[in-house]
Amino acid sequence: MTGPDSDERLVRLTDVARTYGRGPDAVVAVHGVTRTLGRADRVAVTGASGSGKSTLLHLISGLDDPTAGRIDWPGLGGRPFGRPGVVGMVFQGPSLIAPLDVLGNVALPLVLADTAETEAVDRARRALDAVGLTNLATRLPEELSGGQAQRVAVARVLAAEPALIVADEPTAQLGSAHAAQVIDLLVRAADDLNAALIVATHDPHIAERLPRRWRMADGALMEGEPCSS
Ligand SMILES: Nc1ncnc2c1ncn2[C@@H]1O[C@H](COP(=O)(O)OP(=O)(O)OP(=O)(O)O)[C@@H](O)[C@H]1O
Repeated sequence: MTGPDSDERLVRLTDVARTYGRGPDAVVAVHGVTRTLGRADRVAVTGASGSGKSTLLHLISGLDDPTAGRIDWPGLGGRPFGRPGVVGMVFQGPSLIAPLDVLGNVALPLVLADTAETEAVDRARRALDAVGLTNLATRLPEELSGGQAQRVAVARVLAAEPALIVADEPTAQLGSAHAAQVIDLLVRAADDLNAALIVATHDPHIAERLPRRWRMADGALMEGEPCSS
């Protein structure tokens, strides 16, 4: 295989905690997390509402800082957030830019990263093709279904070719068939890019589509099966 070593450690968390607020009102959202995420990992993070899944993903992507412990990104050349060619993020809700058509949305991170326009458009078209949405390239976001919009968000990640894909409840607003399709596209994107993938989800059926599962419970992280709550 060419390209980076699939065993490469991308993210290393050492006794990480994140507490919101201070004093009696402090909320310990995440604590005692020591874990690495490698390029070959495709991980579902499950757990009840409020168990710390989003906080953990924000820490891993460098969007937030731990209040204790340490996070390193040995395979990513430092903090990834804000570097679309390093981390690609997919969120639960609408994340597309309303006045831009689908192709413009997929190309945007590349254009912002100073990729030549012809190359950005070329990569955006290939990414749309990979998620089966070539025919929607000139549509506006408001003209898309929820499932189509999430597939465009996956195409946007694909076009930027990150080493780490972080998806926070990407299927929460979708029916089961569209949810499965979006997760399968994320896994395929990770495989095609040789990127690590971490997905927070409430849904055990979605978690089962990923080979590895981490479970959050009251801010602690354990390896394990998805809980059904
Ligand atoms: N900005 C914040 N300020 C204060 N508390 C917060 C903040 N963000 C999250 N929390 C609290 O931290 C804990 C973990 O929240 P987090 O959003 O990480 O959980 P989650 O598992 O992703 O939940 P959900 O599945 O409902 O999205 C919760 O108790 C939450 O109320």
